[in-house]
Amino acid sequence: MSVHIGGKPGDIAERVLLPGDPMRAKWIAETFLEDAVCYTQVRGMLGFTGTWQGVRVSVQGSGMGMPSASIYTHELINEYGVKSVIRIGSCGALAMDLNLGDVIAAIGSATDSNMNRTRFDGLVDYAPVADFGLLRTAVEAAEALGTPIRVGPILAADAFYTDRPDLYDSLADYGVLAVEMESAAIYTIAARYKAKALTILTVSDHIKRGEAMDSAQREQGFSNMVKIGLNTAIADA
Ligand SMILES: O=P(O)(O)O[C@H]1O[C@H](CO)[C@@H](O)[C@H]1O
Ligand SMILES: O=c1cc[nH]c(=O)[nH]1
Repeated sequence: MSVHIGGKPGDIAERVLLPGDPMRAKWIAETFLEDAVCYTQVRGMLGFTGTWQGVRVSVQGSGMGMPSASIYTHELINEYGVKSVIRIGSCGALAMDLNLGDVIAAIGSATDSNMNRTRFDGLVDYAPVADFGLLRTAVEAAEALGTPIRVGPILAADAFYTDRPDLYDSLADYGVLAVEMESAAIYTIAARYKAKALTILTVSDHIKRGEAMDSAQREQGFSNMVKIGLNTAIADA
């Protein structure tokens, strides 16, 4: 057991899908994995291990925001030997040509979080990026499934409800596709501890158009993204 995960050594696969929502983790385990077993319920942040096409895969809730995601990413890699983490999350689109339900792969993640400023004493603006091999595999997996996938940069924000929508406009001018709340921390921690990371997102909101999915769709409406994530996770098995 680690402090925040109840699994024993060996309970967690080397390949982990990381949704923010623990109930999405449960839905994925019950819907897609064979022989899924729940290895943790600590703090209600559910984690399951099963198989996808015969390969062991885990799916672990990581919570909302970078402090929470950092804890799970750190413990998965350092205490359970996890080699690759694929975040599968919801996001708010900034790009006008994105629509609800579209799938994005985040090549890099700008952030307003202070965590990396602290890491580098404010002397370097570290650029958290996806693992190129996972990114390429995800694009190929999406193409094979016939699901369009948009690759580009995103924003990992500390706040869901922003007081600075003007910053979102500026970021959109620089090609930032969407905003979510975990990717920069996951990419940074994976890089630090020599694991691979990728973030795949489904557009659940359009920030500029004021469109939004309901909570049930956010929990159980992301099948296309989940299949891309699972196929990417097992591609090198
Ligand atoms: O749907 P998940 O994976 O939780 O991701 C997004 O949704 C939450 C906010 O509603 C934040 O965690 C954000 O990153
Ligand atoms: O962080 C997030 C996630 C989904 N939708 C948003 O608008 N923001």
